[in-house]
Amino acid sequence: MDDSFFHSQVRTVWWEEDEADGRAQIGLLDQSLLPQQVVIMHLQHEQQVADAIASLKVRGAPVIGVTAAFGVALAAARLLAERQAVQRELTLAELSEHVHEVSQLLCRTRPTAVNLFWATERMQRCLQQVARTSMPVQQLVALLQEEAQAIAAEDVQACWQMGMYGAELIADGDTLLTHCNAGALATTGIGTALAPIYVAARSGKNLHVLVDETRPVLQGARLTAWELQQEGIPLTLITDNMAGHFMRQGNIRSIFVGADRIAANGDVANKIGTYSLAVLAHAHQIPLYVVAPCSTIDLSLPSGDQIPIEQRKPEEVTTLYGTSIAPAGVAVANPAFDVTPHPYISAIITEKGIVRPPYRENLRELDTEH
Ligand SMILES: CSC[C@@H](O)[C@@H](O)C(=O)COP(=O)(O)O
Repeated sequence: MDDSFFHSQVRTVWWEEDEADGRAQIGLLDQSLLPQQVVIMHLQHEQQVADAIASLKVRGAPVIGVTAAFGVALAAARLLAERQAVQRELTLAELSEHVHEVSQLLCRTRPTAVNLFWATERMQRCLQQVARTSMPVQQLVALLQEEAQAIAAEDVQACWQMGMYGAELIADGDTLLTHCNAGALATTGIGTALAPIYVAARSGKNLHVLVDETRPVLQGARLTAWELQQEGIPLTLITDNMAGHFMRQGNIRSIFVGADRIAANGDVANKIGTYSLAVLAHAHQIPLYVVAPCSTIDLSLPSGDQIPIEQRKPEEVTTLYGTSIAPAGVAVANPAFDVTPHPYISAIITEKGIVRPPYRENLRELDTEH
């Protein structure tokens, strides 16, 4: 990323070494504490990485994938260091088994964002490919780290490209609406749904963004509002149930959202509430754009009906910042995502271009293999 693009220094996750002993670790911005506190965590064990993903300390499909890739590389480096400390050899078979087990551990954290599965599979594939060359295990561990760094770098690049393509759909003076957080905090770059907004704003277009607060975990209020404010993009925070009111008033030009998984027919799983927005947008003839990298496309699933929807704990609904807001013992549903059927989606903006219906054919034409 061009360092001068962002006014703030939003960094979500990165590879680093412990200052004291040079041990490999992952630096991570704890998003669960934003915007009140900006706290950086340093993770040295794969279990900490899995916990950080499960507890939304790092969240958003692309950066979940990058974090998982770093987690696999970290686990490999940790195992090698442990063996070296006791002067015991690490065999290729042991390394492969460990990488496989850690991938499974990470994949159990959140079922909907396909980037998690995509990234861990890519890490395992990388190991299998180089293992055939009978390279020393130490070098294989270093290559895993390089692969994770490559995944992060590709994410940065993809965000730029989505931003450039998407900005073409934004005109000077537009008011746009977004849901959840699909910005820099959800990626290692400038975001997905927010990337076109950043690129359009930097090119001199005057914009206004309506930000859904996004109950129950408030990614809109806590993260998107913070991120846009840091970047000086004019915004108005609204509660989720206000969106229809503003659409009816004719205030919204278009809607930009991210995605956690896109099925082969173009159905999109994204943060709960996206489907309601899409139906409302359709009724008001407002275009709804989904912005996502190819790593979010899952051509193995024919439709959104097969996308696993994460069910999260009831406390996210019954409490706000630890304070109970509902009667004790009340029954609660908490699906973290919903599926928007493809007829409600005006276009899917990827790093390879803007995809329009018919999605089944046009998504297949994108080369989604990496
Ligand atoms: C570029 S992020 C795309 C999606 O991951 C985003 O819209 C979203 O739904 C995030 O959900 P979250 O539960 O915060 O991980």
